[in-house]
Amino acid sequence: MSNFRPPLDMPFALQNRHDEPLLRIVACSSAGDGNATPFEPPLPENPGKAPTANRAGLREVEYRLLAIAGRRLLVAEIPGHPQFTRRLADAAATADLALIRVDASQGLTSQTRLHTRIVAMMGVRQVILAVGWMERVAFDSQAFEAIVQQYREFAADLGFAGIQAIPFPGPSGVDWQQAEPSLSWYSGPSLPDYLESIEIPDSTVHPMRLPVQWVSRSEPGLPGLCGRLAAGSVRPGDAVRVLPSGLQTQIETLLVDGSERERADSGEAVTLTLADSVEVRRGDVLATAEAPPEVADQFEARLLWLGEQPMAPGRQYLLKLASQEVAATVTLIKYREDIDSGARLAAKTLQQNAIATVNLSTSAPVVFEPHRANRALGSFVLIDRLSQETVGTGTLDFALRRASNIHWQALDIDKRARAALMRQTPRCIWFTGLSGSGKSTIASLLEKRLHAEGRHTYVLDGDNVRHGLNRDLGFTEADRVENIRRVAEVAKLMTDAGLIVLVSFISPFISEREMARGLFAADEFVEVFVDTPLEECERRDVKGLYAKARRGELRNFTGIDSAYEPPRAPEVHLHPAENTPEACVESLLRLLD
Ligand SMILES: Nc1ncnc2c1ncn2[C@@H]1O[C@H](COP(=O)(O)OS(=O)(=O)O)[C@@H](OP(=O)(O)O)[C@H]1O
Ligand SMILES: Nc1ncnc2c1ncn2[C@@H]1O[C@H](COP(=O)(O)OP(=O)(O)O)[C@@H](O)[C@H]1O
Repeated sequence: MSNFRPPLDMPFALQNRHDEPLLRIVACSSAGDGNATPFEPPLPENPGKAPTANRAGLREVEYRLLAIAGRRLLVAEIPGHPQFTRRLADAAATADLALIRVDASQGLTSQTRLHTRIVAMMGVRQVILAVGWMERVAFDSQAFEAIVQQYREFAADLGFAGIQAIPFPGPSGVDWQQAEPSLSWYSGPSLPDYLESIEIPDSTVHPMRLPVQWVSRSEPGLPGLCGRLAAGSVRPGDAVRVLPSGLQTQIETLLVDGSERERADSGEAVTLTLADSVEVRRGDVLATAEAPPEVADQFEARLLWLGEQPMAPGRQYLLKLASQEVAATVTLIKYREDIDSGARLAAKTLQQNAIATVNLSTSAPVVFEPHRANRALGSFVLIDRLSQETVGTGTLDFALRRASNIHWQALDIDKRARAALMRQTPRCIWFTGLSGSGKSTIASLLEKRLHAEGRHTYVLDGDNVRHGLNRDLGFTEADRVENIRRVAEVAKLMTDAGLIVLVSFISPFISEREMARGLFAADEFVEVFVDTPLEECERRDVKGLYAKARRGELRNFTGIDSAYEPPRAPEVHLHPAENTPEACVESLLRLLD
C-alpha cells in the first residue's frame, strides 16, 4: 500500500478525476457507542489526521485518501450518531461502495438498518458488512453467519448488486495486515482484496451532462460556461442542447484548469464556449444534443427528511438539484417506509430520519434524469428558506407530467382590464395575528370603509373558510400549512379578478406567509401584523377558547401550545391594544392611498 498526501476534510465534490480510477467509499458504524469509525485507528502507512471532536465531544466526519495496489480509495468516515445522517446521505450520494460496520455482540441495530436504507436510496450498489468485535462472540462462525443471514434478508429488496460480509477482531475495526488465527474459518476475501476487486461503473459512457455553475464574461467574445461534468465526456465540435430552453449549438472550445483540451470526462471541472451566442444561464444544463435529459415540474420522489421540525406537505422549501434552485412543495406523502421492515405506512407529516415516497411540485421546470439513470441529475436537497438549513435530501423517480404539457391558458381579458373596469388597484391585504387580536374586527371595518368609497372587496376569514373549502383541516402544523396554501391561492385568483382581498387568518408561520407573498406582484401584497399581546387576547377571550386551551380541553392552540412566528418586516404593524379599531383602519387607509 502506498500513501497519498491526505486531503483532509476534502468533500467528494472537490475531488478531480485523474487517470487512476477512484473508488469512493462511505463508511459508517452502528457499533459500540457510535462514536467510532471503521477505518480507525489510522494505519501506520497512512496516518491521516488525529480524530477531531466537535463541541459536543462527537467525532467529526473525516475524508481519507488511501491506496491499495494502484487503486485509490476516498473514504468518508461517518460517525454513527444520528446527527450525522445528513453527512451520510451527502457522502453516499456519490459513493460506489458502503462499508457498514456492526458489533458482533449486538448484531443489526435500527441504526444499521437506517444507514443501509439511506445508502441504498442514494444509489450505492455495493456493500461491505464489516462485523467487528468478533472476540465478544468468541470468534464464533455461527454468530457471524447468523448476522450475515439476517442482514441479507433485510437488504434483499434494496437493490444491492453485491453484499460482502467480513469478520474483524477488535474494537477498532479494520485490521488490514494481520491474519487473526481465531478467524481462520473465514474463507472469504480480506478487506484489501475485496476492495481491489470491486468494479467501478464507468460514468463516461452516459450521455454528456454539464450543469452550468456560472457564466464567465471576463474574456472578450462569447461567455465561458463553467461547471463540473456530471456525466459523459465532451469534445470541441460536439452538438449540444441547452436546457430547459432546448436550443441547439456546438462546443467551440474546451478548457480544463485554464488549458485547451481535446476531451474532458465526467467529474472534471471545465469551461466551455459555444459556437453561437445562445442564451445560457446559471442553473441551465448542457447535454448531448441527441439524448437530452427531461424537463418537468411534478415528480414522484423518495425523500429522507432531515429537519428537526417535521416536514409539512404544502410548505415551500428551496430545492437544489445540480446547479438549479427552485421553490418546491411536497404535495402528497404517498407512504412512509418502516425502517426495520420496509412496510408502507400512511403518514401526514414526516419526522426526522423518515424515508418516504412523495409527490413533489416545483415552481419552475427542472432539468433532471431519473436517479437510477444518473445520480447527479436525479438527486436533490431541500433547504428551509428561513434557517437556510438542509432539511431533506432525495432522489427523483420519474416525472408525473412534463412541464410542457400544461400551459397557462391565455385569456383576452386580464387582471389589468378587470381592474380598470373597477377603477381600482387589486391588492391582497393579509392580516396575521393571534386569535382575538382583532384581525376580523379591523378587516371588517376596513371593508366597510372601502365599500363606502365604491371599491370592490372581499373578506376571506379563517373561521368562515374553515366551514367550507377547508372544512377537512384541523390545527396541526401540517393542516395549518395547507389551510394557508389554499387561501393564498384563492386570494390570488380574487386579486386576478380585480378585487381588493382582505385575508384574515392567524397564519402563524413565516414560511407560509412568505409563500403567499411570493404569489403576488411586489406592491400587491400588504402584510398587516395585528400585534395584540397574548395576555390581552386571553383577557378578551371572545370565544372562550383560551380558557379551554388553558384547561387542556383544546390542543394546539396558537400562543398556548402551538407557535406564532411574528412577521419580521410587515408592511403595516398595528397595536390594537393601544389604538381603537377605527384608528387602526385610518392608518391602513393612509397606506393604501
Ligand atoms: N387550536 C386552535 N388554534 C387556533 N385557533 C383555533 C383553534 N381551534 C379553533 N380555532 C379557531 O379557528 C380560528 C383560526 O383559524 P385560522 O384558519 O385563522 O388558523 S390558521 O391560520 O390556520 O392558524 C380562530 O379564529 P380567530 O379567533 O378569528 O383567529 C379560532 O376561533
Ligand atoms: N383596537 C381593537 N382592534 C380590534 N379589536 C379590538 C380592539 N379593541 C378591542 N377589540 C375587541 O377584540 C376582539 C377581537 O376579536 P376578533 O376581531 O374576532 O379577533 P381575531 O379575528 O383576531 O380573532 C373583538 O371583540 C373586538 O371588539
